[in-house]
Amino acid sequence: MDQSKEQRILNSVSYNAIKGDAESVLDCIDKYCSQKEWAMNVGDEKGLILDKIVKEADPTVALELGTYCGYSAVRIARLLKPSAHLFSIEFNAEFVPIAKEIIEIAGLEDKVTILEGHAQDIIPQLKTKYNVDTLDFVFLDHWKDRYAPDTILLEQYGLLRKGSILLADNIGFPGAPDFLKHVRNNEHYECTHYPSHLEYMKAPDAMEKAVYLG
Ligand SMILES: O=C(NCCCCCn1ccc2cnccc21)c1cc(-c2ccc(F)cc2)cc(O)c1O
Ligand SMILES: [Mg+2]
Repeated sequence: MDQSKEQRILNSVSYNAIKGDAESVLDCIDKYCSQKEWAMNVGDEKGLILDKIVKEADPTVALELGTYCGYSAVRIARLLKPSAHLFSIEFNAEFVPIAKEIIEIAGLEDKVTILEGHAQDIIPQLKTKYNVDTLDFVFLDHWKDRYAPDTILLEQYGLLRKGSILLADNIGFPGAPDFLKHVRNNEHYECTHYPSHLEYMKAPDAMEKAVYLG
């Protein structure tokens, strides 16, 4: 059976990255995906925006919607303080073992828990099954038409508190118009727009930060 692109990315990380060195894992994926095969990691340019917002949030409990190969999970988890934890939701069963392996090569397996399924099914379980109180930081990078409804789920299940920071990828392309409609001109959110470019491409993209005001 032919290997998948994601398996080839893992092979490259496994062969080229330095075990336990998160930066080298990120550099290896960025190199592979810019030189060999494009893949939908947040990438190095938007990754710097992600870094900035994670540092600002300094989250104790973080959530990511859309693990994929684990690139942004490594990006986020490498910045977490010792007591902090990242929950990452991935629906595609094929990607879960690949992401787990890449996160382990980065030496971050103790900081990240991958939850397999749809965000809309897992969000309602975060408090009861995963002992989450509230979320300090949420990175949205899954189905673009689910950003808005899943944000509403986070609100309804009391998972956001005054100051919770949401950061959404792909606001420019593929776009998430319903999410922007929900958070902008909404008295419960303070939004900031970050123009950037699509990962590994010249095409424009953007990220949106939305701080929940309670
Ligand atoms: O589609 C994207 N991501 C989502 C992938 C599927 C997520 C499935 N999934 C995971 C967790 C989860 C939980 N609940 C429900 C569903 C869930 C994406 C696409 C592009 C892109 C594609 C083509 C192109 F020409 C240009 C750009 C770029 C990006 O950066 C992206 O992020
Ligand atoms: Mg994305």
